[in-house]
Amino acid sequence: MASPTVRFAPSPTGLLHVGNARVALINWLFAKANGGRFILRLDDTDLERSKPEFVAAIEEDLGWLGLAWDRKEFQSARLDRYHAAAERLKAMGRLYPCWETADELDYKRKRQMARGKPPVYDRSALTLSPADIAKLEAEGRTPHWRFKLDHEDVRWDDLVRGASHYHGANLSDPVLIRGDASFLYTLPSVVDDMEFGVTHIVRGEDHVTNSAPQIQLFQALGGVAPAFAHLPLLTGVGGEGLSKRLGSGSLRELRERGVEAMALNSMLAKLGSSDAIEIRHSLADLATEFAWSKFGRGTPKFDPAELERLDARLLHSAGFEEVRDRLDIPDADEAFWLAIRANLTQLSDAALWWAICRAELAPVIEDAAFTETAADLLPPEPWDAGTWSLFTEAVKQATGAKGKALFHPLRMALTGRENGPELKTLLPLMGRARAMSRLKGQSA
Ligand SMILES: Nc1ncnc2c1ncn2[C@@H]1O[C@H](COP(=O)(O)OP(=O)(O)OP(=O)(O)O)[C@@H](O)[C@H]1O
Repeated sequence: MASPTVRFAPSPTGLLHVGNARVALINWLFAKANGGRFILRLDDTDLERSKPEFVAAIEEDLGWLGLAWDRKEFQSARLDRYHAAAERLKAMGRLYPCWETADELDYKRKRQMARGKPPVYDRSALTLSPADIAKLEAEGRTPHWRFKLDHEDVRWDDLVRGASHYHGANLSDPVLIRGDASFLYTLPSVVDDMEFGVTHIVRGEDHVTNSAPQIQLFQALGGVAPAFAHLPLLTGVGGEGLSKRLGSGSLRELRERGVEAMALNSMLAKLGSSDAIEIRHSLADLATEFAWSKFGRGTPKFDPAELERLDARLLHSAGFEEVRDRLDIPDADEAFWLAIRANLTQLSDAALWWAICRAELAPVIEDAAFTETAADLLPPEPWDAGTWSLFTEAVKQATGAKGKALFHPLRMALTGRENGPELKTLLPLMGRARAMSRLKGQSA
């Protein structure tokens, strides 16, 4: 395949949620699996609801997921392009003014439905005489503008939904420009896709009904429509919808909770596909497994409990290099990481185990005589994974303690905690001097 160009096009009107992230990720994986380019396009033509802080949040969230973009564009900076395209359409007779109010349109729709007819716009604006128009203008009305669809079958082979088609006659001519002269989504999106050389439009199926009008717009403007892939929308476990405006399942919240980005990526890349959801440690691994044929039309559900399980699995199998830069423990080494990773629920918990292995800790002494005796039995260094069993065997011989009576007071004195990584791995990390002090009841 020639290398594709795709775009992820959120409106900066709220925080990205996991559904948005799935679309962004699938665009990215498809592009990278085929040597292509990923464009971030901010659909910020709604000046009232678009906010710079949401632009920053979108960039931060995509950065967190590792979805680097090759190009970034703001629609608000391209209004002249959309106006130029609108003028061309007007000149061709494909964009026409309409004066109906929202109430009038609503009334028309209800009447059509009452008569068992589909609520398709009747194009009555096209029958207005110049005198009618002058009268409407004199009333102070400003027109909205509709794209005149060709009444023919529009077909495309959707990469997810398969052969798809809409007949132009069954659709209302879409409004491209509102009465206040602002652009709706449809035209700017087509103008940008043409100018940026987008080859594949990969988006949620909430946009599927935009496709037929957009295909006709590409053609009217002298372009060729890209390929389409419409992914089913992700819902919550109970089937509830997600919305940027509601802030549901926001990426920011997951990030702040300490979720690992690759756990989320591993889940979102495979949800709703025929592949099992398993941990992958890099986006490159996910990209090699990417294929459109794996995606189905069923509604994928986002289960936070599943993400939690994946997150733990990811941490427990992560290599040191994968986490080193994010551990925030400058002296941490591989031995430390391998010793503690199985005990983490979040990466930030590593700091606690670092303190236990290498920083000062107040021991918890349950039986001072017992632990003091044990201190004197610590073998000489160098220590390795065999030291713990040599040591505990010696304590057992000297005191007669075994089982919980042997291990519990030693663990409490050495780590100050009931549970944790195996002491055979922790003990060499602590070192003899620290272990000795703690067994003797001194902070060390
Ligand atoms: N629940 C969802 N699952 C999968 N994709 C989604 C979901 N919601 C939106 N998308 C997709 O995310 C991309 C960005 O869309 P957009 O910015 O319109 O987000 P949105 O969540 O629909 O926003 P809003 O809640 O503001 O309408 C689009 O491709 C859209 O189809």
